[in-house]
Amino acid sequence: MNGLNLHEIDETKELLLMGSIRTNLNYYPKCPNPELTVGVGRHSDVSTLTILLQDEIGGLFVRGNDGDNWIHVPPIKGSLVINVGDALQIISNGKYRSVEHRVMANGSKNRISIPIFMNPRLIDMIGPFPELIENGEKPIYKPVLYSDYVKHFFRKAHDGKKTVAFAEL
Ligand SMILES: O=C(O)CCC(=O)C(=O)O
Ligand SMILES: [Fe+2]
Repeated sequence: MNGLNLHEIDETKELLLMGSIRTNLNYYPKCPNPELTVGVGRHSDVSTLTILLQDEIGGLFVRGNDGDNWIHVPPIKGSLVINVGDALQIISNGKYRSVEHRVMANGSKNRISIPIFMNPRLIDMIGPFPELIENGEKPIYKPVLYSDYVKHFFRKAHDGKKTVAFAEL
């Protein structure tokens, strides 16, 4: 994390990066008309990092950097998908950007995925790391209580990357 002016990850930072870990088990039943349904709507995760194991069916798409294109993330046997989440975007003051993604249902096969979300703890305040601000950088996010951030995310339907605006200055 040298790009963040960080030379060591002490216990406080470790707790912010991965003080709370949650695993989900996602099951997407096959759907005869996948174009008429939503597997998971477009969103970014509230985590710092998400480590995702997906089976061989496919259907996960990430949003390309240049706007409107959706890129399929093909399942590769024995590999994991690592996604940057909103909490890392906030604490890195925008240097790491959370990835917008969505899942499309499959017309003929059931799908399973297992994401492991690494998160700050609900009691943590998250904001740009002090080292970045000491370095003269202008903060673009304000400190927010992580539980408030998560509540804000779950209060509404998935809406792309809009949640992160909750922490903008
Ligand atoms: O099923 C997937 O590949 C991704 C699921 C997901 O985006 C999530 O659980 O946040
Ligand atoms: Fe996700």
